[in-house]
Amino acid sequence: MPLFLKRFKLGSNRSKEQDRESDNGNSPQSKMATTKSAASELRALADLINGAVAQIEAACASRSQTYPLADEPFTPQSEAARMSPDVLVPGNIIVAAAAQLITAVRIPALTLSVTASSSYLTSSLRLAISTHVPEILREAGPQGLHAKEIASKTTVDPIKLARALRLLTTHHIFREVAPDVFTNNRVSSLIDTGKPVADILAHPENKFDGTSGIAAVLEHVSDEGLKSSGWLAETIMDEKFGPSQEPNETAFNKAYNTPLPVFPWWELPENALRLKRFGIGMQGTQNMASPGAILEGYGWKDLPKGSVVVDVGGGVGSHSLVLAKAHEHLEFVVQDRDAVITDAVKYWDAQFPAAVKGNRVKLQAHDFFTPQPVKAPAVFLLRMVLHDWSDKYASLILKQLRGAAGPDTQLLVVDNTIEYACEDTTSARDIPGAVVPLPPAPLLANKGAAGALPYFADLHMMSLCNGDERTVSRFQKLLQENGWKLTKVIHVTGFEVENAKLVAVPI
Ligand SMILES: C[S@@+](CC[C@H](N)C(=O)[O-])C[C@H]1O[C@@H](n2cnc3c(N)ncnc32)[C@H](O)[C@@H]1O
Repeated sequence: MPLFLKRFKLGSNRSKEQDRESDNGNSPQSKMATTKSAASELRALADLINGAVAQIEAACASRSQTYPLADEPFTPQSEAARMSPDVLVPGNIIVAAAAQLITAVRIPALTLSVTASSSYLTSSLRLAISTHVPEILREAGPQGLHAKEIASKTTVDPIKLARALRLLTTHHIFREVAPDVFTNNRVSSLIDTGKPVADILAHPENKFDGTSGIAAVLEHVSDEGLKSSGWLAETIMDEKFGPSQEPNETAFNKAYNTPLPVFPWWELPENALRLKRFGIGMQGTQNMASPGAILEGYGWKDLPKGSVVVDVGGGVGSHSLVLAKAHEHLEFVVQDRDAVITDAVKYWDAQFPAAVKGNRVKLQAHDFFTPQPVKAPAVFLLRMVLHDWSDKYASLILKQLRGAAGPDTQLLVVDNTIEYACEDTTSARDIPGAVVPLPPAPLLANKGAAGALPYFADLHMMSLCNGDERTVSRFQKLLQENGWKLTKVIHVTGFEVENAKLVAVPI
């Protein structure tokens, strides 16, 4: 196996030193780094890309699989070839190296101009989702549809819509197959809810019901996220809001001119559709990761029969649903705010009513800043909860859980973990799984563009709720300060939208 794949090997517990030592300076990558004048950065990046393409070809050929084509609509079956680690990992190398190569060759002024303008990509995506373009194009078929006809369904201006679609098309989202005639490609088809356009137009409020949630989460990010991000600089430079840890002193509060934190704001009657969209969107985060990600890496099957898993801030319980279906020996309590639990009741009624009727799954309104009512369960699950909160509030949540934990309770935090963009010698190196193998030189230590999503999420959390994506060291410190000892970090696959699992036990 070439060194660049060894270094990026999934699940490897090798330290950075081990990687560097076994290299002994003899690998092509080391030579590349030490003889920079002889082999340029451009050549090094191009070589990484070529090597990774060869790996993907070999992996697909070994299984007689066809790599998914960019112009074909997305289906889980046709995506299968990309989903195995021996294809995902070299794919990540290509993404990181290609992005770095583009920046290396592009005129810097252009890199900066494109960066400054990229919010228009976000707003164009929002427009396409909210005017149901992917669904309209699906029904039009592969020959595509003229912008006039696309726009007529939602009575928006066709020329303006076409201009937004062309920006997306220029970034490989949708295709323009003839002047002003657009069709879906693989990427755009993923935001198709699959529903008949007539149904969506008749009941737009139900558009995301029963869907994968991917369009819902993307519409949330390109709506509340985009507007909040527009106020980020003013917020950080604000004397009061800048250093604040409060959930109602954020860019979101400036953008929407509200004193409410985002979660109660969503519960205002006028925001009912936003609340519903966010709830379904959280299922979308699950569907954007590898299938069944919550099942992987943690020993669910080893928990004794009747063990109780408390899904704290569990939303409607979409992850407990996956777990409950896969592990019949476990029981679940899904806790969230009142309004969310009302939606959770409908969700379970549609998805798995027997589990609730049989009392294997309980849906419980509970504020996680107040004493935890379930004592000494096997597991407290906190998925994508701590990242919504600053350290001050994350500590309060962790203290409540610690107060209710028994000696054998495990805390499972499922969240993004972020890395520095340079080599990190300060991280929690003693914790199994904490050290992530370095990618090959000259890629950034944190995988650059291939691992960018958590860094976007970090700014999204900061903008909306003063939340925070954390490094493993910061998690370790936060847990330690609140009565929990971090024992293990589980990174499951090479899938870049995957969260890490952090296992902690009471101190
Ligand atoms: C980012 S979502 C994560 C949902 C779920 N764990 C998942 O991964 O899909 C955060 C959840 O925390 C809930 N939440 C916010 N404040 C809460 C509170 N004070 N008590 C309980 N849940 C709360 C929200 O309603 C939301 O469902």
